[in-house]
Amino acid sequence: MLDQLRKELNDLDETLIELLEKRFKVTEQVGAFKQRENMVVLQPEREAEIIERIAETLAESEYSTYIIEIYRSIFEQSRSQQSKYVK
Ligand SMILES: C=C(O[C@@H]1C=C(C(=O)O)C=C[C@H]1O)C(=O)O
Repeated sequence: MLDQLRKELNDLDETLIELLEKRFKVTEQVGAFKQRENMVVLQPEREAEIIERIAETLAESEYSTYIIEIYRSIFEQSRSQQSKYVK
């Protein structure tokens, strides 16, 4: 039982990792764009817009608080990644 559930989690983690890698590839390009255009990394309105969309999508979900927290952490990491390009 536990083995089966953990196998399921391992498979899901593989999918999540693939998607996160794709997302970081895109945020890296956003960082390069910001450098060219002299833009700052942090865009609070954009982050608020994403959180709002997620909250709407997950309105009925008991997991929305967890997922929103995960997104806040993703934003933090993608800002840190973009700081390599933009000062
Ligand atoms: C990716 C961007 O840079 C930052 C990171 C964001 C993200 O990870 O989605 C959103 C807004 C910015 O604070 C962006 O400006 O779109």
